[in-house]
Amino acid sequence: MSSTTTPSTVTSPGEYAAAVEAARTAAAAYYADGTQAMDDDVYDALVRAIAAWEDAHPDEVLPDSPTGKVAGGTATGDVPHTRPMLSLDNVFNAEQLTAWAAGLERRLGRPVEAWAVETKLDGLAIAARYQAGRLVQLITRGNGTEGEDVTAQGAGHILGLPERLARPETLEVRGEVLLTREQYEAATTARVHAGGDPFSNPRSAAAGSMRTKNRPYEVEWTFFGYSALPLDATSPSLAADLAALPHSGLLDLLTDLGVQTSAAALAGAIRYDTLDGVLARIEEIGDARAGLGFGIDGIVIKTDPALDQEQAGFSSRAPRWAIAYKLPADTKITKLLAVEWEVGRTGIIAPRAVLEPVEIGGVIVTYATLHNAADITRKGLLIGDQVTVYRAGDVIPAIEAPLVAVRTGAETPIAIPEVCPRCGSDIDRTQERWRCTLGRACNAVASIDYAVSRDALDIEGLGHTRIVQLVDAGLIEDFADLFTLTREQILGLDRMGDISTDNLLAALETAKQQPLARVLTALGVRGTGRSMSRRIAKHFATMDNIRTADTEALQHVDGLGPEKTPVIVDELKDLAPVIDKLVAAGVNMTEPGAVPPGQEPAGDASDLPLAGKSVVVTGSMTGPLADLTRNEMNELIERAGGKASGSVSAKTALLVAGDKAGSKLAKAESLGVPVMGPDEFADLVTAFLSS
Ligand SMILES: NC(=O)c1ccc[n+]([C@@H]2O[C@H](COP(=O)([O-])OP(=O)(O)OC[C@H]3O[C@@H](n4cnc5c(N)ncnc54)[C@H](O)[C@@H]3O)[C@@H](O)[C@H]2O)c1
Ligand SMILES: [Zn+2]
Repeated sequence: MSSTTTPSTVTSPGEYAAAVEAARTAAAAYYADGTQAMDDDVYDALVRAIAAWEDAHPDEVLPDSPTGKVAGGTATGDVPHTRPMLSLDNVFNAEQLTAWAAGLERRLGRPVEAWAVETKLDGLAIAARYQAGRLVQLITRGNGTEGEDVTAQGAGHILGLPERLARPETLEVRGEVLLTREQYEAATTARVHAGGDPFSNPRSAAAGSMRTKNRPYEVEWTFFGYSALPLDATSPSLAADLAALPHSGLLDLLTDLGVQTSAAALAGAIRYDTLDGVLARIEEIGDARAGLGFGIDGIVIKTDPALDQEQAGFSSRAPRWAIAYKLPADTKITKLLAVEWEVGRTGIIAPRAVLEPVEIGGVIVTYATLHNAADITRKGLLIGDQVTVYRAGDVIPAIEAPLVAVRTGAETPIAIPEVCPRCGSDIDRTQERWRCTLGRACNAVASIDYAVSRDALDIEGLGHTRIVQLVDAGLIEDFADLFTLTREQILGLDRMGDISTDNLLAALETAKQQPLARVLTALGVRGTGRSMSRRIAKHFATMDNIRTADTEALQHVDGLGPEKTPVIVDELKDLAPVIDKLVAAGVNMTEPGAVPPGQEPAGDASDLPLAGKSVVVTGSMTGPLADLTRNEMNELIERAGGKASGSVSAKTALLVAGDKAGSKLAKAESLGVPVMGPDEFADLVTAFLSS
């Protein structure tokens, strides 16, 4: 069901009827049985095309048309709602939001005094009725007027929606029920274990499992409330509060009653006095999206005062006092073409999915991670499957699930290797992530490539082909062997003259002086990267201290917890022969300026120009900083006493903004974070420029 099979324009009555039929089928799958088979973007384009045709041909609108209906007119129910449960209208950018806000203020005849900003949670809307503090009924949105009773499936299994309130109140709480990524994994595993098909994504899993009676597997959901209404027996004082409280106050009231609200979905304020504040918060939510642990498909902006809401009222489909600011979809549907097995530089054997190229969040995705063989089995994937692919922020795209409902029968099983696909050795299957029993030696070239790269030992003139030559000639087995190469050995290589040999020997001499952090990076210890290597080196000051540190001692390093430290200790044992060779060759094993744990620092670190400051770099650097990689910029910041960070927050002390700085600059400005250009920053840290 790629976009090529669905028209985005409708030019004839026949195409119109076909589009209505296609949208109805998709919406029915989406809302009714949780087997989504069409991308949201594709569905939205289809509905826009239908609406455009209807605007031009108002007399030809089919009764089945999804336009203007809650749930596209496909969902039903038999429990009448106290008040309709509606949809939300959409905007897609700041201009549209500003225009919408202006329209609302015109309608009200006064400025909106405050806005409430929440995440648009991607689950299903639920009405939860409480009588005297007890949860008595759960109802889906259905067609907006009548919903379905799902009390038996849901009550007692939804985190954040208690069976008993903190006070014996009678009221209806409304909000979104969703599955966090963790809950989704658990639900899918449980369903597959019970003989069912995997759910295609968290949203459809939340809806599908809520509507399934007598499931052979358990599901746990999460609830975030965003509205509350009186019922017949509601006490007069609570009814008065519900009518008069601003939206933000209503959330506080729900929190007091023990209900989790949209305010708990993301740290930060709900209420904003100006539209600029709203826009900055939208940025912030967009940045935080990938780390939330559950899906959001936008941001909901509402007028905060109750009176505004009352006066603005509703259209037949949506409230006029709220709008959804849509974010680009982070999940798309495409085809799984093949699975490749790759051996990484540490010997890890990882499957990688080859996809029919698909655009997600402005990036064309052609590969996705499939963590390990167990992941493939758990998901029940087949080659040729239509699959949902999830990509958020900088996260590596991952396959979520196959769309079992649209299989054609032509799909084929994925071959799982019996031996290491690179060298034919046995596979160590004791861990979830399989490893070649040769370990690093299986792909020595890859680990040496990494060790000499710019952000590790930075050995100039030692490219990939040269490394392959050296390994093939049996001259080196790991990067430590580089430091004991003789002039004759190097000269003996194909296309290696006197000058390049001397240059390489000089580059190797220089590399011996690299700080410990870079030596540690070069070792490629599993569970650490460049910035973690810097932190470890800084904390322990010498390689000896690192090698004698136990898991306990390692946990004193910021960001190292009990899961990672045993791996690091094991890795350092594994790497002992390489480290010994490095030491013997005279490679530096200390971190300049660092003081071992338990010793008093010699100088005063608070004299450093960036002492204690969190600094973020964005855009491209110019002037004296033009040649520095982002990693080298971070090293510079740390040498000058600062803390390098990747994202702007209220805690950021300084943003270094170069050319083409984008959202980070906008955010820093909205938060009042000081901003500096590359030249000014270079002046500030000039004493630390050469490492
Ligand atoms: N892929 C498909 O086949 C398919 C089919 C039908 C619909 N859809 C998708 O569904 C969407 C439209 O459906 P809709 O009407 O269910 O939802 P909507 O996008 O119109 O939004 C309304 C819903 O948002 C939810 N919501 C989440 N957070 C909220 C908050 N903080 N405050 C208030 N409400 C909040 C509520 O459940 C509410 O019912 C479209 O984006 C469309 O792409 C997809
Ligand atoms: Zn191997």
